[in-house]
Amino acid sequence: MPVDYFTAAAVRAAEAATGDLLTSGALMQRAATGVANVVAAHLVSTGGCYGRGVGLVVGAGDNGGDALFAGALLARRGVSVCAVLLNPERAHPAGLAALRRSGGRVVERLPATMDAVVDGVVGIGGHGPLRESAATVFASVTAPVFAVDLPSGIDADTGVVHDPAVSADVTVTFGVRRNAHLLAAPHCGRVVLIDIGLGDLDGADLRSWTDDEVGRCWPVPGPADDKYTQGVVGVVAGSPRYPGAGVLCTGAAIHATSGLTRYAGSAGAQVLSRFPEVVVSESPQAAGRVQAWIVGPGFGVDDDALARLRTVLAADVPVLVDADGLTMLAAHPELLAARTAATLLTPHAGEFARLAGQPLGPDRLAAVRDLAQRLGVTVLLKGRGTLIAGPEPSTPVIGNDAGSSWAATAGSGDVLAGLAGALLASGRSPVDAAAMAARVHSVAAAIGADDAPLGASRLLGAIPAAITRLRRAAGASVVRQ
Ligand SMILES: NC(=O)C1=CN([C@@H]2O[C@H](COP(=O)(O)OP(=O)(O)OC[C@H]3O[C@@H](n4cnc5c(N)ncnc54)[C@H](OP(=O)(O)O)[C@@H]3O)[C@@H](O)[C@H]2O)[C@@H](O)CC1
Ligand SMILES: [K+]
Repeated sequence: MPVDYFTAAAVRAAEAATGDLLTSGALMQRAATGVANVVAAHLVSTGGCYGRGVGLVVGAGDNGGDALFAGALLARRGVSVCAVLLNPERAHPAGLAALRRSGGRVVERLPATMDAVVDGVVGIGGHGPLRESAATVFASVTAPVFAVDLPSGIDADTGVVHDPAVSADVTVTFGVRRNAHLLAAPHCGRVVLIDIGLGDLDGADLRSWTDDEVGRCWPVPGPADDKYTQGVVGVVAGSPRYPGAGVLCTGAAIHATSGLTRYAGSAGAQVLSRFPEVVVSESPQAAGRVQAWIVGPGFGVDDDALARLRTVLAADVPVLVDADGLTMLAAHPELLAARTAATLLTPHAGEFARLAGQPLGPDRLAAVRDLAQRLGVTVLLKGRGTLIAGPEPSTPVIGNDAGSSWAATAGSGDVLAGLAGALLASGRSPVDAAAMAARVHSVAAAIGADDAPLGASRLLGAIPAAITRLRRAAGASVVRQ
C-alpha cells in the first residue's frame, strides 16, 4: 500500500466529520495519550519513567492542549513534568488544569537537564517561523525533542521549513500523515502515526511508494520473455567532453531491467569497453527500434545536440529528457507540442527554473504540480526529497525522501535517468517509472555509501543489491521465475 499524506484542510474536515468525538474532546484525549505513550516508551528504554524530567513548550492552540494533556498523563506515571507557557492567558484551560491536577508545574524556563522536551507550540494551525519566545526556549534544548503533530515552524501543507523552526527527533501525529511529514522529513525525525478514529481518508495530496510496492512492481523476466519483450531503451547521452554521462546512464539502464539497451552517440567506444552487451550506434536515427528514449545527460547544447533532441522527441515512444536536454527544451518548448507519447522531464532546481521561467521557490509541491500540468508532461524534481507530478491534476504527487544525501554526487542524475528510462521502456507509466527509479536510486545510494561518501560508479554498482533488497521486501513469492 502506498503511504498517503494530506493537507491541513483535509485533516480538519476529517476531524469535523467525527462530530461528537471532536466536540467532546475525545480526539484530543486520544492524541495526547499517543504522545504520552511515545514519550514514556523513550523514557522506559533509557532507564524508566519515575523521576525523569520532561519539559513541555506550550503554545496558544490545541497543539498546546495535546502537550498539556500528555504532560498530565506522564506526571501520573511519576515523571517530573514542567511546562513553559508561551502565551499563559491563552493556554488550553482544560489541559492546563489537568497538568496541575497531576502534579505538573508551570515554569518560566525549562531546567538545564531534561530527558525529553515536547514541542506543543503549533501544529496544523501554525504559520510562519517559530516566534521569538519559543525560539529562545528551544535554543538551549539538548534533550530529544518530541514534536506534537508537526515540528513547529514547519508549514503543514508545503513542508516549508521556516527559520527558525523546531527540528524533532520524533514527531507524533494523528489519524493521517500531513504533507510536511514527507516534504520536511529530515526535520520530523521518526514519524509515529496514532489512530484517533478518523478512518480512511480519500483525496491524498501527496503519496509515497513503500519498498515492498516498488519491489513487487519491478520488472523481471518471465518464462516467455526475451530481450525485446522486456523493453528496448535507447540512450542518447554523453559527448566528447562528457563521455562519462553516457557510460553511467547506459550502465544504469542495463542494471535496471533485462531488456536490451542501445546507445546512440559519440561515447560508444567508452560505453562498449565498460558494457559490451550494449548495441552502439552514432545517432538515434541509426539506432534501430526502441520502446523508450533517454536524452540529455552530458549531451551539450550545440546545434547537433538540438537536432538529436528534435529527432528523439519526434518519435512516437515515451521519452525521458534530462540535463542538457532540459536546457535546450527550455529554449524550445515547441518541441513538446507535437509529442504523441508520454514525456518525463527530470530537472534539478536550476533546470526546473529554466523550464518554468522562474525560480523554484519554497513551495516545491505546488511548483512541480504546476509545471507538469502546464507542459502536459510528467516532471520528476530531483533533490533529497524527490517529487513526481503527472499532467493530471486529480492524481497525487509522488514523493520520495531519500533518507540520506549520499546521492548528492556528480553523475548521480545520469544514473537516475538510466533507471527511469529503462522502466519506461518496460512499459511502466512515467509516474510509476519515476517513482520506482527514485526509490531504487536512494536505496542504492545507501547501500553503496555504507556510511562513507560514494561516487556515481559505486552508486551504479549498488543497483542490483538495491533491487534485490526491494524485491525481498515484497516477498519472494510474488514473481514466478
Ligand atoms: N481539533 C481537534 O480536536 C484535534 C486537534 N489536535 C491538535 O490541534 C492542533 C491544531 O490546533 P489549532 O487549530 O488550535 O492550531 P495550533 O496548531 O495549535 O496553532 C494555532 C495557535 O498557534 C499560534 N501560532 C500560529 N503560528 C505560530 C507560530 N509560528 N509561532 C507561535 N505561535 C503560532 C496561533 O496564535 P495566533 O496567530 O492566533 O497569535 C494560535 O494560537 C493539531 O495540530 C493537533 O495537534 C489533535 O488534538 C487532534 C484533535
Ligand atoms: K508542534
